[in-house]
Amino acid sequence: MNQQAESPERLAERHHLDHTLERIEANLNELDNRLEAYAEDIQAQKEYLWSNRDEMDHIEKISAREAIEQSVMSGDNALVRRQKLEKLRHSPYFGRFDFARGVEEEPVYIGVHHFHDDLARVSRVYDWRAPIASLFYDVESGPATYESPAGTVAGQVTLKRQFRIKGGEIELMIDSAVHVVDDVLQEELSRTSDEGMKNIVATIQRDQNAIIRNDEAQVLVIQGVAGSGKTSIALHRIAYLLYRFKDTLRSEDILIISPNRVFSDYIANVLPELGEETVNQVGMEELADELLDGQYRFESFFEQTTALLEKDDEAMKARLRYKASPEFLTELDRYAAHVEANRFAAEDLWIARRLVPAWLLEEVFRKHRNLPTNERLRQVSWEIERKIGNQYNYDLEPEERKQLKAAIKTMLRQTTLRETYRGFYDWLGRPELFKTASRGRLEYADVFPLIYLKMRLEGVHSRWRDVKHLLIDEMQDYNPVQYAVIGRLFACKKTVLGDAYQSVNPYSASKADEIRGVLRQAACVTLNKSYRSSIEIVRFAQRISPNPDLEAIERHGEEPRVIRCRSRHDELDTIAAMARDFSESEHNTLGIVCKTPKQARKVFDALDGSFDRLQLLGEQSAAFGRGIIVCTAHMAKGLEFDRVLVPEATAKNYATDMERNLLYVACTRAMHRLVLTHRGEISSFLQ
Ligand SMILES: Nc1ncnc2c1ncn2[C@@H]1O[C@H](COP(=O)(O)OP(=O)(O)OP(=O)(O)O)[C@@H](O)[C@H]1O
Repeated sequence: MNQQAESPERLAERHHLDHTLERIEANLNELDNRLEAYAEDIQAQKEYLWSNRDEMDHIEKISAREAIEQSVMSGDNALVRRQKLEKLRHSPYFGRFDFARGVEEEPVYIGVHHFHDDLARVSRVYDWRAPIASLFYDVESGPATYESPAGTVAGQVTLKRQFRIKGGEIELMIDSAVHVVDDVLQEELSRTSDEGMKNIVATIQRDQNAIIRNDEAQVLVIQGVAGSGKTSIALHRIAYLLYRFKDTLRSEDILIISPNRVFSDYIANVLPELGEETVNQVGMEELADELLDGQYRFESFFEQTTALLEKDDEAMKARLRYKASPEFLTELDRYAAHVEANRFAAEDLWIARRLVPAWLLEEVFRKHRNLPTNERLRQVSWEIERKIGNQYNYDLEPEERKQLKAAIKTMLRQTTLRETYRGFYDWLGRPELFKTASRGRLEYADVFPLIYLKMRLEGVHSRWRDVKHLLIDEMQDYNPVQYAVIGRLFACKKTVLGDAYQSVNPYSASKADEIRGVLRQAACVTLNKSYRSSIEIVRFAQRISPNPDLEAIERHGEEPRVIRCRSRHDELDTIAAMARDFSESEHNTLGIVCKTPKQARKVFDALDGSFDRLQLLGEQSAAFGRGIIVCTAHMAKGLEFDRVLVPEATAKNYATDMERNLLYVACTRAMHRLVLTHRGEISSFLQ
C-alpha cells in the first residue's frame, strides 16, 4: 500500500466515494423499479384502450392516448437519468473544492453530470457547467464569487482537490493548492491518444473556462496556436450553452462547419461524452451543393489545394489570389447592384385595355428585391393586379391575369446564374480570371462567389435557416466571400476558431482580423498555450514557423529526429522500421503525414500488406481510427497522433510558404514523438 493511500485525507475521500457510489446505486435501483412500473403501466393502459375501444367515445380515446404518451415521456426521462447515473457509477466526480460562506463550509464535488440524490433530496455532485462549478476552474484558494440565478454569491475557497477515479477507485488525488505544477494536467497530457477527441472537463484552464462560459458574444473568434485546445474548447462551449440555455437551445439548433468527414468523426464523441446529443455537421462543399440546389458540379477544396502543390500554374494562382481578396467582394457587390439595376426592362403595358405605366412596374419590381426571382415575379404581378383593381375598379379575368404574368416575365432579362457570374469578369474587364475546371466543372474558387451572387439576385433555400448557433472550425481556410455567404445565411450566434499559421492554402485564407471585418460584432480571443505536444516537439515546430507569443506546457519527451536516408529504398525501409516499432509500442496512433496525395499513396503502397491496422486517408474517407494512418497534411488538420512521421522533408518538397505551413501542420500533430526523413538536401525550414 502506498503512502498516499494511508493518509487520513485519502481515507476520508475513499469513504466519501464509497458513500457516493452507494447513493448512486440506491438511486439506480429506485429508477429501475420506476422504469418497470412505467412499462407495466403503459402496457396496462394499452390493453385497457384496446379492450374497451368500442365502448369509448372519441374524447375518451384521445385522453387515454395522451395518458399513454405522458407515461412514455416520463419513462424516457427516467431512462436518460439512468444513463447518466450509469456513467457516474464509473467515475462520479473529478474535483472538489470547499466553499465557506460565513461560518458554514461545505465541500462541493464536481463531475461530468449532476447527481441529485432523489431519495435523500440533496445534490451530491454538481455538473461542471453549473454556476458554482466555475469556482473550481477559476480560483485556487481565497475569496471568490460566482453568479447564481438568485444573484452573486460570495465566500472563500479553502481547498481545491483533483481526482482521477476509474471503475469506482481513486487512482489519483491531488490538492492543487500545494502543487505548483498542475500534476493532473501533466498526467492527462502524457497519456496516449484515443480513437477520437476526448473531453477535458477535469483540467480546463482558467483562460479556456472564460471562453467556454462566454455566453454574450454574438460572434466569438478564437485564434489559438496549434494544440491550444481550440476545438476542445469550442465543443465544451457548445455543451455549456446547451446546459445554460436548456429551455431555448437544443442540440438540433447547432451546426458545425467542419473541414472534412474524418474530422467530423474524430470529434463526434465529445458531446455525447459530456451527456449531450451529437450535433449536425456539414462540410463547406456539401453546404455549397445545397445552396446551389445541386445544379452545378465543381472541384473540391482538396483538389484545389492539391493542384496548387502539384502544378506550378501562375495564372491559377492569380485567379485564386484575386478571388480571396476583400476587393473582390466589393467588386462583386457593385456588380450585383449593376445587374439588379439593369435586369428588368420595364415598358408601358396594356392589360384589359388598361394602362400599367413602366415607372410603376419598375417601382414594384424594385420594392421586392429581397425575394427569389420566381417569387418576386409572382409578387409583382399580384401587386400590379391589385393596383389595377384599385385604380380602374376592375378585376382581371383568369386569361388576362396570365397575360399580365407573361408580359412581366418577358421584361426580365433571363440569363442563367452561371452566365451572369461569368459576365462579372467581362464587366470587370478581366475575362481571364474565369476558367472552367476539368470536366466542365466550376473551379472551387468560383463556387462561393456564385452562391453570393445567387443570394443577392435570386435568394437561396437552406435547411439550416433555423440554426441558433454556428461553429466554424479551421477558420483560416475560408476566404472573405465564404464568410460573406455564411454571414448572410446564418444570422445566429457563432463561434469561429482557427490558426493563421496552419493555413493549408494561402490562396483561400483569412486572418482573424479579416474575418472580423466580414462577420460583424465579433469579439476576438487568443490562446497562446500549447497543450498537445511535448515541449521538445513544440520547440522543433517553432523553428519552422516561429510564433513569439506561443507558450509551451513544460512536458518533456524525446527530441524529434531528422533521419537522412541514402536512397528512396532506404527511406521506405526506414519508414517501415518506424511503423514496426510503433506496432510493438503502447502507442495507439502513428500518423505518416505527407505533402501530397500522390506521396501518401506511395508510402501506403510500400507498407500495405505488412501491417494490420493501416489506413490511407483520402478525400472520401469518413472515419478516424487507431493504428497507422497515412495522409496528407491537409487531411491531418485538426487531428493528433501519438507519433508522427514526416517523409520527404527535403528542400525541394518543402520550399514555398504554403509548404512551410503544411510542414508546420504535419509536425504539430505529434503528441509524444516526431521523426522526419529525407533524401538529399533537407528543407531549409528545418535547418
Ligand atoms: N485544458 C486541457 N486539459 C487537458 N488537455 C487539453 C487541455 N486543453 C487542450 N488539451 C489537449 O490538447 C490537445 C489539442 O487540443 P485541440 O485539438 O482542441 O487543439 P486545437 O487548438 O484545436 O489544435 P490544432 O489547431 O492544432 O488542431 C488535445 O489532446 C486536447 O485534449
